Amino acid sequence: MATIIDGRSLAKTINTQTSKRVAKLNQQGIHPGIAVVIAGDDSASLIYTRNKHKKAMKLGINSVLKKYPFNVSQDELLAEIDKLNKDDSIDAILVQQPMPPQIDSRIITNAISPEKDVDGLNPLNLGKLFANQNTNYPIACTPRGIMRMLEEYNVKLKGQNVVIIGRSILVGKPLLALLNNADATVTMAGRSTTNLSRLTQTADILIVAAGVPHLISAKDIKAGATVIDVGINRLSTGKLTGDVDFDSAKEKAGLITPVPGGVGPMTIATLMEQTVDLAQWRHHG
Ligand SMILES: Nc1nc(=O)c2c([nH]1)NC[C@@H]1CN(c3ccc(C(=O)N[C@@H](CCC(=O)O)C(=O)O)cc3)C=[N+]21
Repeated sequence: MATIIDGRSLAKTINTQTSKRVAKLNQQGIHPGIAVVIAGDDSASLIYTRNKHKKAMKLGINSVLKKYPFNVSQDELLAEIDKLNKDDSIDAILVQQPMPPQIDSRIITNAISPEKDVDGLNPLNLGKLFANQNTNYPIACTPRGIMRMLEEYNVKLKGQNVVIIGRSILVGKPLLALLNNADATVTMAGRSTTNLSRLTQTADILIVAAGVPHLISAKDIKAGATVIDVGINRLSTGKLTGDVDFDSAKEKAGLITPVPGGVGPMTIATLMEQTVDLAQWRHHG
């Protein structure tokens, strides 16, 4: 029976620190602000947007939502980003993924000022991450939150076999860099990986960000492994479930994250923390 990683409790600890930092900055006349741009109504994005807005308000962070219809043009989004880049009350800009098909997400992320790029997706920030630079720059919130969980639960990384399922720029790629920088042996798997189960059974740490409900169950896991479930799938019953069959996997894993209550709350907490980081860096360097 695995130890269950309590993402809610760890997120609460981080949020408490964040609200104290906000109060301190307020005394210096600095009021951290985040803008979320969303086009269309992807369900995971809507859950995220709602939770994020509630949390920001609770921590004293100004939060503005810029909602656009699914058929918004790329130029309209670029104009919005330009405005937010120049807006002194905004420290952090996040454009919800996935973007509609008429939008080239690479052009959008290139347009976000690197100093306000709270998702860490601008090539300048991603490049710093891959170069393992030790300066201040934003890192994708879900990967940063996962690293924090691994650290908190004393999961050894050096020399360990890590398998990441999912190659997205928001999760898989930044995680690859973070874990590689931590001297882990990282394998990136995806949709086209042959014999996925054989590979996942070699993982000391298995990170699943595939967007496929219950892709992974006990038979795919090495006994005692750490299993991190990044999936967030809304079933037709309304229930939220991950990419891992938690009930079977928890019997075989050593450490495991639940959905909900695992990676999700950590993503939000890290987003808030990093919004305050950006405000601090922008005003104090
Ligand atoms: N640019 C961008 N950055 C993102 O980080 C990003 C994104 N786009 N698009 C959508 C996905 C999805 N995502 C979630 C984060 C937290 C919860 C979350 O709070 N989950 C709670 C449960 C929520 C509930 O039950 O309503 C939990 O797992 O416990 C959900 C989803 C961030 N994403």
